[in-house]
Amino acid sequence: MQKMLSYVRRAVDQYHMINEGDTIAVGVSGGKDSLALLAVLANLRRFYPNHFTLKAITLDMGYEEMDFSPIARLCEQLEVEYIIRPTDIKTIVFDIRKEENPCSLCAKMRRGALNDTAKQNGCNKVALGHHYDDVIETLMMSLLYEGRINCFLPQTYLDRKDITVIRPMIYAPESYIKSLVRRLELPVVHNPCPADGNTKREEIKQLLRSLERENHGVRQRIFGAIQRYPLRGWELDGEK
Ligand SMILES: Nc1ncnc2c1ncn2[C@@H]1O[C@H](COP(=O)(O)OP(=O)(O)OP(=O)(O)O)[C@@H](O)[C@H]1O
Repeated sequence: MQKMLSYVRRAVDQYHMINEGDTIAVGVSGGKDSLALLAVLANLRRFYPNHFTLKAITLDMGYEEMDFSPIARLCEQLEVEYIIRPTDIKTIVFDIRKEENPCSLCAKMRRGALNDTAKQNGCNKVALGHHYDDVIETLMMSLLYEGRINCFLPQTYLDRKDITVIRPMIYAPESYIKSLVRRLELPVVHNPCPADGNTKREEIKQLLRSLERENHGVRQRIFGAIQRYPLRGWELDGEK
């Protein structure tokens, strides 16, 4: 956990993600990344100089087989309020709209519902579980498949909703998150979504794996380029 705390502390400090008095909603899908995020932020809350309150929010997508009670127990242990918000997202995406490309509509609906639920519960920030490898893969997907140089930001203020989205795990590699989740025995809930596993992202993962084998440090250089260029919103202090 110490190493995870240092990854998160670095991101939070460099991008000023947490201010005194913030109430932060952690979006907890039941997957490994957001469970790790919940555990690390609950830990950080104990000693971070800026005091903040945490709440955990799960959007229930409508899959009956998903049981969130182990997450409720974890939240009790961590002393974090837990909110489960029922939604019709699965029905809308698969049964009503019968989307051919369901992932983008689903992601859009989740983002909206998560921000609204956070706001309704008195939160001014939403924390998402995107990590170091997500940053690199997202940039590469945008470059290779859309012809753009683009990636989500460490911190985004949504003025229409008056809420700030933060991504405290941008320095935490996925492999490290996986091992932490195993060590802490965090209760991952299997996601039965039929579209689970984005094929384009998988393609990029494979490409990066093979590049990394021949050219050690490829991932690090791609991530570094985002900050050195810098991509708008990724500037470090002193570069703004
Ligand atoms: N059903 C949900 N309820 C609440 N938050 C969610 C939900 N789905 C996604 N999120 C939030 O959005 C982030 C990005 O979503 P994405 O579907 O890309 O998840 P992921 O990369 O598979 O991560 P995880 O392992 O946390 O599921 C998640 O890490 C989580 O913080």
